Amino acid sequence: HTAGVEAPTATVHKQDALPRVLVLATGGTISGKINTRSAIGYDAGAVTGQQLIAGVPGVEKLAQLQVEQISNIASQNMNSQVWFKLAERIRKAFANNEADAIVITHGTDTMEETAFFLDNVIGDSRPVILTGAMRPSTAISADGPANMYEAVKVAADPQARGRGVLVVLNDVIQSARGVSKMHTTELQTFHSPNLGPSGYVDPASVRFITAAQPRQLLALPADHTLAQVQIVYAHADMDAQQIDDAVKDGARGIVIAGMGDGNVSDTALAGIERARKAGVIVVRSTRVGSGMTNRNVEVDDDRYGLIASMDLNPQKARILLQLLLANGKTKPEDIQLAFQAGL
Ligand SMILES: NC(=O)CC[C@H](N)C(=O)O
Repeated sequence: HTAGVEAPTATVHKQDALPRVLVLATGGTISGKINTRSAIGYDAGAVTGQQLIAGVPGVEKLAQLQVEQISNIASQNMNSQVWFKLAERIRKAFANNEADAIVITHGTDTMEETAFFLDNVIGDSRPVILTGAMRPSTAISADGPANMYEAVKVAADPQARGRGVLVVLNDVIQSARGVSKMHTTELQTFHSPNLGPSGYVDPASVRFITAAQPRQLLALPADHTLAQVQIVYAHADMDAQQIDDAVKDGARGIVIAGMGDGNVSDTALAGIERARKAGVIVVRSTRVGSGMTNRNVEVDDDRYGLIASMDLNPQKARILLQLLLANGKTKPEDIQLAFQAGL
């Protein structure tokens, strides 16, 4: 030891210098258990968030973790009540400076919907990352631990700030607006067909390849309810039955999962015209899975007062319309502008 020279690394790796990551567990395959690779008949949501963290060696070197169980459900049962619970918990954690970032574990089926909902209502620049798994925790080559590790790594990285809600799985970072589950079983199920990936996690780095996208911040409805918005899936031989039924049911909005560039049959278009006359907001999206749904191409949106979903798939268009209605937006022109605000 040389007098007067301090070891330069002495304070660098102090435990309390690590970012504080709050893990909110909701369930899904990442919490699932079964003994076979096929994962047939497994129970999504059998493992708690706390057990999940225990199975990720080295994660404690990335961040100081605190785990809370918000729900323990397969994400086909995800619903707006859990969304409100998540949103309120995240807002409180940031407002009280309890955490520097949030990681949410979630089933993959509706991960894009939860991510997109939160992206529209959380205005903080601190990272919010969703992750999950395609194989249950007890399967051979379970992907959950690696995904959890990478999610925490991105959450703890200052580059992730100001980018809204992100989804991290299988080495890829994707935006809440762009990401969609596109394969029933593959590990690389998540893609962003219209916006592309935001970045990658590799053993050496967290690497963003895009600039942060613009975002709009919408208010959470105080009564924690969202308007009824139904999705109608278009197909050859399409009639107007489901559209008329949605109007009769009291839907305030209908999202069409249209053919091609958001098209419907002439019969269904007549149903859409009736829906508009009844004051129902109609958004045209597409069942195709990729590509923009553009205004006034084969359907005269101006004439009928329709909204084109642009890059948003039907399930995300539904959430955005629900949030816009909750924020008092009812004019098609205003709703159209809000659909384009995140592009
Ligand atoms: N891979 C998964 O997470 C699918 C399991 C379940 N359907 C869910 O979404 O929670």
